[in-house]
Amino acid sequence: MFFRGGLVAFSPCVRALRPGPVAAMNTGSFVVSQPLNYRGGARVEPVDASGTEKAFEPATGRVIATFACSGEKEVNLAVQDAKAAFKIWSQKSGMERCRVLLEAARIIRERRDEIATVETINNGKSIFEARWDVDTSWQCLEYYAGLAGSMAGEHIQLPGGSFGYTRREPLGVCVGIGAWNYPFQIACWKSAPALACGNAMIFKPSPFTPVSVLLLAEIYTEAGVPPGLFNVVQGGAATGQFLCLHRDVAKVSFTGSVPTGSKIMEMAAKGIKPITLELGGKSPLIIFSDCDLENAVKGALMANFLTQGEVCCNGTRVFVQKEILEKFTKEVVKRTQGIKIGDPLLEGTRMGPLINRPHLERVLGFIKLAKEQGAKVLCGGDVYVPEDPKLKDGYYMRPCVLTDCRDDMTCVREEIFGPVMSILSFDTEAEVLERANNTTFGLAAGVFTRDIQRAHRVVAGLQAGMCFINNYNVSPVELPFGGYKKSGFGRENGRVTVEYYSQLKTVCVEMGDVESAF
Ligand SMILES: NC(=O)c1ccc[n+]([C@@H]2O[C@H](COP(=O)([O-])OP(=O)(O)OC[C@H]3O[C@@H](n4cnc5c(N)ncnc54)[C@H](O)[C@@H]3O)[C@@H](O)[C@H]2O)c1
Ligand SMILES: CCCCC=O
Repeated sequence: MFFRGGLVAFSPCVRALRPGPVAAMNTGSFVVSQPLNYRGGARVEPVDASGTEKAFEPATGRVIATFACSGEKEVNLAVQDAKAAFKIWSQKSGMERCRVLLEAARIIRERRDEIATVETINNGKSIFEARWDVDTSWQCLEYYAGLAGSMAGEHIQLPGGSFGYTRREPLGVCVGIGAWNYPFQIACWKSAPALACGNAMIFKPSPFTPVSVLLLAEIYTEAGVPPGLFNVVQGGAATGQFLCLHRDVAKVSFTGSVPTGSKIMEMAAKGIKPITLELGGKSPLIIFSDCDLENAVKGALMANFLTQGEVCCNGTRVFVQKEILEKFTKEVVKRTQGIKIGDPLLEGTRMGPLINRPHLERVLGFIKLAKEQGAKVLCGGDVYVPEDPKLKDGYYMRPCVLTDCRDDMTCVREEIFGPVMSILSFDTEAEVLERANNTTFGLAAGVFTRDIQRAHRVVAGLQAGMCFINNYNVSPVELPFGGYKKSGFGRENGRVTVEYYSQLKTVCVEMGDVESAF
């Protein structure tokens, strides 16, 4: 059920936003007055602070929350609580953990519209998309719930009746640090495998989007995790550093930019901590002339304009084979111009505002530079002011298609993280493969062709962790997601992620006498 334009009308939402006045969940009136930290199974104000932050509603430019950034003492308390919860949770059987995660997934499904609405208000993405994010979130919990019961070691027969076995054990207190583009989904993609493996987690969302992860924390508690198993601390870089450098934190899983990822790696090196880095990208999408054009055009829009283009794996370098360049470009421009921009809570909206004013200006700056470097703007690329007066201070722009692009242009080399598609033309498969790989990033890549041999050959040659054939930006939780090169390492989702949240203990058992050298 989706609602807008009024007071919260269904019980799960009222429960989530208590105590305090019932919050209006429409554009222009939502405010958060409850504490945004979560520790020991309840919302708390941090005991110390390293400054304050404001969170905005991008659709209107309003402040929806002012909160303290957690200081070192608060981080210590969160770690302490997580350690206590870990002692209980790590002793549970996989099936016991499975049941709790399944219950949490059920509650997320039940509260889908409420969570999606909060996400839309704080992030700006359309409600249509936010619901997809909630779906991949509960699916992730269900997936790892399913794996929890079957995590096991091996038994290895040794000479003379002796044997060895391995135990798959959790790591301890894990830290998750998130970006602002998929706040709820990122928290689920990190916490679900962490908890399924028997760990505790402290999550720090981006200070731009602090709100929706609190719903997840409350849901885990309601589902039955021990108090302290999933804690939330709010803040920016300073709070993140306290977490990464804490001696009792066993692992850090980070989603964000390459420069921050590099800092996380340095901090983790000090404590010899394993990390997962989900970083940025500048991914290629290759459209061969034998493709199904209709699908290729749809794929190019999916690869560029979800969440206002603020998606790490976007295929922003669109290489189109010369024979179909004109036809493809014409159709892409027509459809891009048809994207409905506006109030992200309206059902018909497909593009909302960007995350904040500085980011909007940064994206517009990339387009200005692209023009100066010789690119041609075929559509969009300018500020959009919706007719509704309450949206006049929002951070909207028209989605942009650039042509006449060259590989050396800034718009083709750097991650813009906004709704800007750069179209490039190519002649041959060998040429496009070399150009597609000519980047320091390696998060994702896509190929559209009807030639099945070519599709697999090209994908095998692409230096990217997540490759799509004849589609783009679908994210089934059963498939591992993560990058090559500067886009990071480690994976989220899929069976392999169990390896990133657990460790193997080998036990060697002697059944005879000790054969001593002394
Ligand atoms: N690969 C992926 O799965 C994925 C997913 C989403 C976003 N991203 C990338 O994230 C970037 C956009 O997100 P962003 O602007 O929030 O990134 P960011 O690197 O600025 O911030 C990410 C997180 O790191 C925290 N942080 C900042 N400095 C820190 C420090 N010194 N120590 C510890 N924590 C610190 C921030 O507060 C935030 O929570 C883009 O590059 C995008 O491609 C990647
Ligand atoms: C498709 C979801 C990946 C998130 C990256 O920004």
